Amino acid sequence: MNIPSRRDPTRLSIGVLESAGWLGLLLLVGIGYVVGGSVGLGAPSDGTFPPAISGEDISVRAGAGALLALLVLYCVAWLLPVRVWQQLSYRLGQAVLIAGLAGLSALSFVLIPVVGRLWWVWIAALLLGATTRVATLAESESPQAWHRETTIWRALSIAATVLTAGALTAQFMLGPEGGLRSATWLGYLVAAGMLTGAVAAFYVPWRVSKPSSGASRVHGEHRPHAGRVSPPKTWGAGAILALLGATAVLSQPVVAELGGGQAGFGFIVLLLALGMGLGIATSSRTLPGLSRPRLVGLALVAAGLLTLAQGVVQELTAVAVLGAVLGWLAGVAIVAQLAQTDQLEPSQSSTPARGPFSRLQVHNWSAAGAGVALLIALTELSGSATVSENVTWQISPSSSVFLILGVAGVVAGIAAIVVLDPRRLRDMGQEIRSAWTKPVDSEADRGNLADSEAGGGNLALTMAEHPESGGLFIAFEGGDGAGKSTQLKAIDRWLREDLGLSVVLTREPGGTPEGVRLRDIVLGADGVAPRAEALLFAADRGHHVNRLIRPALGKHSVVLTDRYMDSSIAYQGAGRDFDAGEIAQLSWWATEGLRPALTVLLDVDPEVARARRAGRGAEDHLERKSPDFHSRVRERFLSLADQNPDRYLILDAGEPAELLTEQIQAALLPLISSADLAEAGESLSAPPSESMPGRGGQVVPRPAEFPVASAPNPASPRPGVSPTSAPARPASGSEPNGAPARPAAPVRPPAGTTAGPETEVFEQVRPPAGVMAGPETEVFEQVGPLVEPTFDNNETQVIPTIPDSGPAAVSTEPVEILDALSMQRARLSAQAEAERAARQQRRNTNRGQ
Ligand SMILES: Nc1ncnc2c1ncn2[C@@H]1O[C@H](COP(=O)(O)OP(=O)(O)O)[C@@H](O)[C@H]1O
Ligand SMILES: Cc1cn([C@H]2C[C@H](O)[C@@H](COP(=O)(O)OP(=O)(O)O)O2)c(=O)[nH]c1=O
Repeated sequence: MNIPSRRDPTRLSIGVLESAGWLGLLLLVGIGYVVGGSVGLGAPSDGTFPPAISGEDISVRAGAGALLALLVLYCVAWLLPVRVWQQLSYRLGQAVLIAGLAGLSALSFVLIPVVGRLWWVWIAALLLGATTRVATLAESESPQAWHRETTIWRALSIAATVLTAGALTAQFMLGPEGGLRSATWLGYLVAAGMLTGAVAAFYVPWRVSKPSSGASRVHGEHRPHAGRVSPPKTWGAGAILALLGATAVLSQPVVAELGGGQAGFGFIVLLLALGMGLGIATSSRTLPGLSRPRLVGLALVAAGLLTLAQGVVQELTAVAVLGAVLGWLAGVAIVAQLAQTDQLEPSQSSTPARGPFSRLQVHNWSAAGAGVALLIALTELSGSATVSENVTWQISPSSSVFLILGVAGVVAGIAAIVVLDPRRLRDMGQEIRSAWTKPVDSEADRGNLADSEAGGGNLALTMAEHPESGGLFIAFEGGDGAGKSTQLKAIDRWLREDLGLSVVLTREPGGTPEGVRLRDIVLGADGVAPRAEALLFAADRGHHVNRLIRPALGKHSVVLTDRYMDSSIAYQGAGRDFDAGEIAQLSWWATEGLRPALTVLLDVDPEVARARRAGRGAEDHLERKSPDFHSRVRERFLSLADQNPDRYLILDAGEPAELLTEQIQAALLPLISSADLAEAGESLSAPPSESMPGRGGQVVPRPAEFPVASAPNPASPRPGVSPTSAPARPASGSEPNGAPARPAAPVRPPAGTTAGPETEVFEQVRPPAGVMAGPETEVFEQVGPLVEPTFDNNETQVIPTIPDSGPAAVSTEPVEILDALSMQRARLSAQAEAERAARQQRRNTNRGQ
């Protein structure tokens, strides 16, 4: 998904910080090994940075020891609990913390040649680790969530390119040892990058998460695995990354032995990163017929064999090329790991959770591999083997480490094939034979619902693409009480009133009159048998898509739905009765493969959702299920989103509602501008459709604000996008559609929380008495679908009867965040304005023709 901030200068600056972080780490590894291996902790002969060190003088043991210490210090910050960093960010402010650490880190790099001691290199490693950790956390918490796990390779390859080019130039001009001298200049470059990041920190609209007592709220970092839900099995892909980390760190003794200098080291790391990027890009096309757990297992065996080969081939370019293939396998495995869902497990399994393969895990696994490699290197194991009468194979210390790790990799790979795939070795031969062809489309085309992916394949593949001719289809997903209706209502209003688009707002189950009847059956007091329940949800969806969604998309409307097929996979799958693949196939068949362009996932702690639901009256039988069930549902939603990040917007629904609305608006704008959408008036003039009945709705005059070709009215109220409106303040006064003003809501802490310093930050506003319990709510809850988007000949539109639950939350956040928020708001407003103007111009051009 293209989010507007892609070209944002602040994003670029954060990219610079991240690349500088990697370059800094590479430099420290080079300096640490060479200085540690030649002069140790003591002072070099001339008291400054070693001017020239030849490979022969380096002790592998001393170099490996120095590197190990460096690695441990770098990892300290990565191993500290997230809560520690959240507390610090919260107390000091995210921007101050990042800028402070980046500034100190810059200083430490500038001083390396001045101090000229190994211990200073270690201090620089400690500071660098802390800076990159905090920056990564902040990025993953930022509303834009710019960086996903898989983008590490980009920053790493930029850093490795700079290192290779810098060291190569220096080596060319100053001889083989010049590479290390260039480190001084590259160190200044790192410092400059860090300082850029320090300044940018104050302009990035990220938020400080309130530290919570339970699991972290950081998306993509630590997913909460509440209750008895066990952590995901990611060790297969992790072991490949460990081999990759080992290769990177062993490049130091290799280049010392083979005389490649720091340019050689940079070259190995560069090929490794490029290979990884290629692997990430090609993963879904790699052996598409093979289930993803099997692919990970096979990739690990191959990675083990490559590592063995690195131990045998003692030649720099060959080691680098083998490293590139290893990088490719790691990229393939990371994405394959991300693609796995609960369907990995047999449905009766007691360990249903599959989590993301997070950035933290990528770091920790590769650091662990590097650490183990260095530990083995400390033994300085070497020897020789007689190959033939005339040929003796000299096994260097680094070769022996490669050989040991290679054997371990192959053994672990075989174990992974057996253990990670629920089918063990069943049908293995047959699957490998058909691994090159993608089975999904043909299976689905034949209507085979159960088998094509049942063995643990990629769900994302299951959903074949069926591009629609027009319109824009957006789904909102999340647990009961996550805030879907609240956001749907706000986004619907924004699309209609601010952008003048034709919008159809609907829900599942019960988006059509027939669907309402199905809803009554399926959500009735006792529910129905699990298989019947799954079929009824699918039946409702099939009818909904055929009779309402596709016709609306055909008229180029924006269709917003409250729940779609992810709900079936999450809820019916979470009951452990069915395999997620089966449920997905069922919905796929019912909808003929119609997928939303974007699914907004409102992720919230089930306890928070339960508290929000408390005032809503009787719960249906699904809502009444155990906390464990709701935790599983949440995990399923998240793992579906992680499989296909381009099609999801994951939001922390614990945030204030207004902020969430802005984040959704930011994500929708680029989709809107690239879609062929109808104006409200165009759709209104379409003939009434039998399939879009108007039951349960409320007929109101078309809002005066969206005449077909009117210019934007700067004076008109623009909730949520006004640059001048106070952030997170409930809109008071008259509503844009002329509805009466809502009384100001009393501010109270949410039920069940104690009013402490933390609760003051995100206080919740209860809707005024009567709003939720009004007649509209009753219509919504008991009778009608959320919306029946019918149009009558008098240009009136039936609008949904969503209860207006009022503003959800106000925040009294630190000024710094408010500034960032109003900047974000101003940007959104300008983008919405530009979008409107562009539409207007297109219309004028069309009329002129
Ligand atoms: N971001 C939010 N923060 C706090 N409360 C919220 C938020 N969004 C919605 N709410 C409140 O939570 C309750 C449930 O929201 P609703 O939109 O009906 O959830 P859903 O449609 O997902 O079941 C409502 O009372 C609503 O006002
Ligand atoms: C669409 C869908 C919903 N459900 C469940 C989720 C909800 O508990 C219930 C729909 O209730 P609803 O009141 O529409 O949801 P919410 O409480 O979020 O406003 O049906 C499924 O189990 N499977 C599905 O496919």
